[in-house]
Amino acid sequence: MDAFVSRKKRRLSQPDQDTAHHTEIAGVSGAEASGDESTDIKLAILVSLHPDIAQDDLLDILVSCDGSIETASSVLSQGSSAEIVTKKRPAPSSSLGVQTSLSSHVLTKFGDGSLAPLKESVNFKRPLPTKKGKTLHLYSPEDIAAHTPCTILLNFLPSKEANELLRELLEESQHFSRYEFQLFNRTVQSPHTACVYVSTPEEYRQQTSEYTYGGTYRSNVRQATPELRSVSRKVQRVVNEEIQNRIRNVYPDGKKLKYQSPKEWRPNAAFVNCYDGPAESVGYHADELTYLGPHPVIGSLSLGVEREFRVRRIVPREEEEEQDPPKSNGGSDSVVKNQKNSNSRADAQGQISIHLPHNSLLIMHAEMQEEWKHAIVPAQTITPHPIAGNRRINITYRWYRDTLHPRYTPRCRCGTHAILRCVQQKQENRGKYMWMCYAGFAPGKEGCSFFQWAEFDDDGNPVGDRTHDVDSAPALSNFSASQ
Ligand SMILES: O=C(O)CCC(=O)C(=O)O
Ligand SMILES: [Fe+2]
Repeated sequence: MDAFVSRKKRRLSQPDQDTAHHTEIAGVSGAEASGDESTDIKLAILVSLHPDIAQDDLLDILVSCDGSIETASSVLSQGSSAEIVTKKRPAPSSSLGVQTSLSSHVLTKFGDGSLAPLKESVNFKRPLPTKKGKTLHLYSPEDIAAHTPCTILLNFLPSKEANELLRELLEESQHFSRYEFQLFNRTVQSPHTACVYVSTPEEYRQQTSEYTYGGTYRSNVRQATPELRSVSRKVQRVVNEEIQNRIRNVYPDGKKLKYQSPKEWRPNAAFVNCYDGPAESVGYHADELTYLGPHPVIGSLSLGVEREFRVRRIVPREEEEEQDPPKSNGGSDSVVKNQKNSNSRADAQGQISIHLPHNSLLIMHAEMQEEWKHAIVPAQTITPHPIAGNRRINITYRWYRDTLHPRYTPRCRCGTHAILRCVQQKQENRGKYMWMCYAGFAPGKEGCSFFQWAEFDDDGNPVGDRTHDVDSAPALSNFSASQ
């Protein structure tokens, strides 16, 4: 879990408008706002209601709340309640598109190798079949693989094993806590609870005193439980198969992406999230790259209540302007123009909704974190799960890279660890990586204006790798290896 509702606290000498801290915020359902106002007007209303929050951030919240001002506003004030009903699949609101099969003719190969891929059908970076301001619901694994940077495997574990893992983590969830971040002089809490799991007591020490998250050390770290470890072995095998399928069938020339690691994916940390009831959520964000490095792959297992995972591609400024030239009145007033551009960018290609049922494994592929944002949106309704009740448990298995151990990553002037981000919006720098200070967003800390471009070799290892100069640091151990 990483970043979230965000606000731009400061504009430093940052090369990208999208580099501000993203922080989770409580998401709740409410009555849908009238769909009549344009997003511009809705955004203007939100800006007037929440003048101290940056427009891009307000827009992210508005988009994740399906354009409902009421929901977005209650998310921002962290109040309100949502309904729980027993209903098979919530009918999307009239403004949403539902597509049960976009590509019944597309065959995509999955972990079990049962389907033959059609390379031409899964076209990397082709225009999305979504519309500006709309949400397209995709249900079939083939459509999800073809139109998003993800693949999904349904009924991933034998059902007994999935249920045992769910029970184990529900029990664990009593120890979960909310992540805290600083919003000016207010400390705000994440809208769901979470905990990080590692293999050994030494790793517990490292996770609480060396690795940082959002500019601060973690306080909520636990040792991986037996089910979590044994399932990680299966996740590792299938994720590696899917990475190879993706490379063969989707990426240009059948080659891994530049900066993507060519090595076997070996998870050594798991973030476990608990969403208790329909109001709990996580806002649009991209996961922090600091220890995962460029183009990371993440295996995400869902258990309990089915919830909606939304993704939207980040549209760089110039690309959006080409697709949708500004109207003639957009040029004179820079505030209006910026608002319009930022607004168009966030929903220029609409959102895609992927429904994550109990026991599904979603793989976020290497192109995801740099080019897309994702969210678990507040639900209008949920169907209680026989074991979990109203709760959803999510495990994201991650591979912290040895070469990005905190003892090798830059420190900023204020003494904390800089974080790694990728420029997403500004066309001329898009895809470049940078180290920057994040401490200003951690409660009780002052940040600085530290900024440094980050350089990597083709395999995603820092250039001028300092690992050889330092005593061999104990890296985090792979879950499977430590069993
Ligand atoms: O709950 C999920 O499926 C997503 C969680 C997430 O985005 C994260 O942990 O970074
Ligand atoms: Fe995430």
